[in-house]
Amino acid sequence: MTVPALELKDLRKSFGKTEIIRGCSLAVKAGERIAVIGPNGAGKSTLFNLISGRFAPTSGEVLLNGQRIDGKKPFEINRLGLSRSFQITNIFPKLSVFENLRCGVLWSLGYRYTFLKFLADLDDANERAEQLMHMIKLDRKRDILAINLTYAEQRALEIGITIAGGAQVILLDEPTAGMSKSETKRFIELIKEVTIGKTLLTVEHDMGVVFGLADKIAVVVYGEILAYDQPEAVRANQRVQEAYLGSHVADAQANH
Ligand SMILES: Nc1ncnc2c1ncn2[C@@H]1O[C@H](COP(=O)(O)OP(=O)(O)OP(=O)(O)O)[C@@H](O)[C@H]1O
Repeated sequence: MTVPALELKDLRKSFGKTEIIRGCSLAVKAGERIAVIGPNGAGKSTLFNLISGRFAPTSGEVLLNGQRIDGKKPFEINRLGLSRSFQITNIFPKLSVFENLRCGVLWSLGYRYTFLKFLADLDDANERAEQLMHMIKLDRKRDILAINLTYAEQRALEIGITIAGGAQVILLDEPTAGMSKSETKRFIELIKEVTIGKTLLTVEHDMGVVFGLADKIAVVVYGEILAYDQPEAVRANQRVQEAYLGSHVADAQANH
């Protein structure tokens, strides 16, 4: 049996006396695209914070390619091959597109590198930054300061920075939040392109995005995973419909 790219085992997190994540188990195969959905306050962001190392779980395990990562620091987890972008844009506004990407590449090379090795790697980093710029379709904006990009371009840049280090597992928190419908559509295609062959988890509210992007959907309700299955099966799941999805699906269908 192949080892899952990412696995949660009976994961729990309490804040004070309140248990917010209440025993989540999930196995994501390498290359799968997963959308994590659920009502406000269900625990989706907390789950991402547990996976990416921002919070340590109260109990349970997180495994990346079979290796325990729970309790490790975010940068350690990043260097093991898991990269996360945030709801809030995480770019350097006063640096150009190219410089932002190069920073992402250099940062991912990390402190293990001596200064001399760092200098030797600059050419590689430049080349990688050029590649990334092409992938996120911002070649023509190479020397524009990030602050002067459109919102959608900034989000694309952020995805470029997120994948800069070559992580194989990518977490995106509401990547299309705040975008217009047409921007969203283009952006989903971009996300699909730049994550080919990678394992992707997204937190998402927009059902159009969810059904356009995900191989599988994990439905989080009140800190538990109510369902984890292919989109059509989740759509048809009675418990999910009752607890959450019904009105969203109706909305999404009405909009198509
Ligand atoms: N650091 C914290 N301390 C205390 N409570 C927290 C903390 N972080 C999150 N919570 C609580 O945990 C619950 C789940 O929050 P979380 O942000 O994970 O939900 P969510 O599903 O991501 O919601 P949304 O869709 O609104 O972003 C909420 O009740 C929130 O108030």
